[in-house]
Amino acid sequence: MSFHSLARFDPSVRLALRALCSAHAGPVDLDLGRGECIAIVGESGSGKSVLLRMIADLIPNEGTVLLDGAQRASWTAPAWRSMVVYQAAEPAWWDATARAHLPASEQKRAQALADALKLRAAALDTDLELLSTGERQRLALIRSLACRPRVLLLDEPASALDAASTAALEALLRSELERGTSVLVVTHSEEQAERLGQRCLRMASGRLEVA
Ligand SMILES: Nc1ncnc2c1ncn2[C@@H]1O[C@H](COP(=O)(O)OP(=O)(O)OP(=O)(O)O)[C@@H](O)[C@H]1O
Repeated sequence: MSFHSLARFDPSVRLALRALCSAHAGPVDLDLGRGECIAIVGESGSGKSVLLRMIADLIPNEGTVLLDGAQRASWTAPAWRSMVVYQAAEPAWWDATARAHLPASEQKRAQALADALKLRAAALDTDLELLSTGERQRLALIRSLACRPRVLLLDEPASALDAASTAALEALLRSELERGTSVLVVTHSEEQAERLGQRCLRMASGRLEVA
């Protein structure tokens, strides 16, 4: 039986990677379960961000990526990136406020998420250039969740947050995991990796190993 059919017939696997590689990382084989969080740690420059960007298909890559048993190629790139959402370590913005990035259907929920993340009431409507790095980081998570993704690929989502904001963000991620969302989170904090990850893997020279 091939890797492809193994993944297809295991309904607990949300995202399956087989021999995924690019010029700067891989090959990587990985199964991420439904509602599972895998934390990825590793030295700077080891290939953690490259891995997330390969999965999101933002850089040239080879190998197999399956979502709920279906090949990534079955979706258009925009459809793929709304189901498998990549949140960069330094997220890009193209409108003045975070709210302007959100569809009308998600506006009410966004306010509730902002409250859960301990953002001040006006944060969604404030010019992004006037917000702190930590405020923008939490707003980026709200934008990511507005896609209602099946998989979240988070690159250092709490790097600019204080302890209380980090705890709020982790609590929100836990509730997303309970709803069945799957999460791959890159972090430089071994403590955060232990708190969030059901499994913790280490990236070393572009290869994943058990941490
Ligand atoms: N487009 C590119 N051209 C050349 N080198 C690249 C490119 N993209 C990534 N690399 C290299 O691949 C390696 C892995 O980069 P990556 O950003 O994945 O590291 P990282 O583990 O996320 O590091 P950090 O923890 O510092 O964010 C680095 O040496 C980087 O310079």
